[in-house]
Amino acid sequence: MSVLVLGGAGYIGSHMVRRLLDQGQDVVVVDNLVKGHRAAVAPEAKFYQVDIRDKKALSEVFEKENIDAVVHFAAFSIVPESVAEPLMYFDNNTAGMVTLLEVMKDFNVKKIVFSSTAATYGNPVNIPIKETDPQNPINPYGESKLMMEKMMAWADSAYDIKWVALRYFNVAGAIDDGSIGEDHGPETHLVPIILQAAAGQRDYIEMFGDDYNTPDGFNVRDYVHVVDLADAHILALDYLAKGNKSAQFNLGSATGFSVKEMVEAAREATGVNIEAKVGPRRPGDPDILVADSTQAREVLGWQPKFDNVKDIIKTAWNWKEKHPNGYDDRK
Ligand SMILES: NC(=O)c1ccc[n+]([C@@H]2O[C@H](COP(=O)([O-])OP(=O)(O)OC[C@H]3O[C@@H](n4cnc5c(N)ncnc54)[C@H](O)[C@@H]3O)[C@@H](O)[C@H]2O)c1
Ligand SMILES: O=c1ccn([C@@H]2O[C@H](COP(=O)(O)OP(=O)(O)O[C@H]3O[C@H](CO)[C@@H](O)[C@H](O)[C@H]3O)[C@@H](O)[C@H]2O)c(=O)[nH]1
Repeated sequence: MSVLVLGGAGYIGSHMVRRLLDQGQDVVVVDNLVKGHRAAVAPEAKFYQVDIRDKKALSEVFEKENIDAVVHFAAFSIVPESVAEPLMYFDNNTAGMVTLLEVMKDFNVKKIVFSSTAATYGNPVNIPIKETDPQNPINPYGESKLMMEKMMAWADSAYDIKWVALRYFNVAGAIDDGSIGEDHGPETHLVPIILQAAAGQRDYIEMFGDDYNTPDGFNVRDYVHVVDLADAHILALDYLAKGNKSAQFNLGSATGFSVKEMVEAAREATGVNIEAKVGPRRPGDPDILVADSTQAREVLGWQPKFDNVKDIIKTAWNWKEKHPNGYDDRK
């Protein structure tokens, strides 16, 4: 039996593929390579270049492979892009989930672990955020993911498809050998952008807004290491394999860092005096997102190994130093 990783050529998915292979699992990857990189997929995994909205092509993968469970990373995930192009997000993310659940139903595959997000909470009512807190997204990306969570819940009622939604906070870092890492095109994520400045590929990092309702005025986020995150997916698959009920878990560290603090941590991690300037706010950004991950720790037994952002940034810097131009260096 194989685990099917949708979006396995992307940043987080490629780390998940490596962790599954480490565990001795058979792995099948589906990715349309619109954002991902073929070179990010470990050669031991089977690869299909397929769009999950293509029902015929996706069904062929399920026909050929003996799929036991699905891990679903395949989505668009850039907050400001979703504000500008909401329908693109509802098409790729939300409509993509309709096709996927239909095919799972057709092939009697009953387990799915899903990449959800802190963006489903919108501007949170409590910090740290608990899974039971209200979900009122303030951007189309978060809305598309909340709709996907709800679709899985109804598919559970009707077809007994069991799911775990993992609501990630901000994912960063890279595998310790630096062989794969974060390379989004275009890059919009804070840590790789700060490291582009550290590597001399941009003159400075622009910090978006210094007038947020936070202690230093800069946006606060909760950063979680990508390998710790992948480990939570392994635990979620075990949880479903044991016949447990569908559930959702926050994945973060319970500690928030402002954009300014992240720049300072990156200066320490890299030894480079990275230049930073204050710019205007970016649309769709909540003030603070920090997770209460008690449920993931208690129910799944999740024990993240990284507990400070400097160490997380060091692993991202290791990847950056080895691959200054990301996967372009691997073609
Ligand atoms: N990076 C973060 O901080 C973060 C935080 C919360 C949630 N997430 C979620 O985690 C998942 C992975 O994020 P990432 O940073 O690795 O993104 P990514 O863009 O690197 O990976 C997504 C992968 O999915 C593929 N894909 C997208 N649409 C597809 C489709 N219709 N059919 C087939 N393949 C498709 C892309 O080509 C890409 O390889 C996303 O669902 C995202 O919403 C990410
Ligand atoms: O050049 C930059 C880039 C980002 N930021 C700020 O850095 C923080 C983090 O931004 P970014 O790395 O783009 O992540 P988010 O927009 O917080 O979104 C990430 O984290 C969310 C969960 O919190 C996920 O849902 C998304 O998929 C993922 O992209 C935000 O406050 C941004 O305003 C800057 O100040 N300058």
